[in-house]
Amino acid sequence: MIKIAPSILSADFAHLGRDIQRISDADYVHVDVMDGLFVPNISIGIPVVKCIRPVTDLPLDVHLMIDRPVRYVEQFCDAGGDLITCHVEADTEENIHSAIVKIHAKGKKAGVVVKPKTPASAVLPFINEVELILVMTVEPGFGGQKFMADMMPKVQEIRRYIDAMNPACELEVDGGVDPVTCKLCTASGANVLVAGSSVYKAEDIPARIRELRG
Ligand SMILES: O=C(CO)[C@@H](O)[C@H](O)COP(=O)(O)O
Ligand SMILES: [Fe+2]
Repeated sequence: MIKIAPSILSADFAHLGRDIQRISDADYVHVDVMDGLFVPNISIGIPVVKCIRPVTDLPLDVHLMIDRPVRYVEQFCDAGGDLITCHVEADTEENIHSAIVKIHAKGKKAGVVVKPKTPASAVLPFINEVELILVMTVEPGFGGQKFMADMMPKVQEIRRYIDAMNPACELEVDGGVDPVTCKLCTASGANVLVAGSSVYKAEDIPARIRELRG
């Protein structure tokens, strides 16, 4: 079963509640948090997560593109995040472990994310502890970028690790996912697809979500 996580980075922030209700057929709401340091862009943070929490029953999938996320994971959990993902590049291995422990202590799900240039093996220190691994299929920082098909061998490699070591773990891809590229992702073993512009630019959003689910 393929899950769809529309990214609200492509929503109209002046009408965020309305735009979240438009994706009620999805499986997760993907929330891109950017600090202007880990990535060259600034988006939304803790107060916005708190405000959108009552607007939807869908789980909030909070993608932290921030430096040293261990400093903030508890606040994102308290604000209403259900699944909090941290980039392995954003801190030491020890601190990423601490972030995962803190997220679990709040009763929430934890995940790790890898940027395009980071090898698949970088998830191995965390694979037994997380509920989700996210593979970036664009350089993080902006919506609407071109899908990097050359990330598919990495998705396949991580799928093999997951099947061998933690079969319940979800495998998510993020960046440039549309009705064509989604097929490459699912064929490579991804089961959660983040899609920002391809969902929010669609004339019929529920139909687009069904199309991506395949
Ligand atoms: O994390 C990010 C970008 O850094 C993503 O979640 C994008 O927001 C996805 O947008 P599209 O590439 O689907 O337009
Ligand atoms: Fe994202």
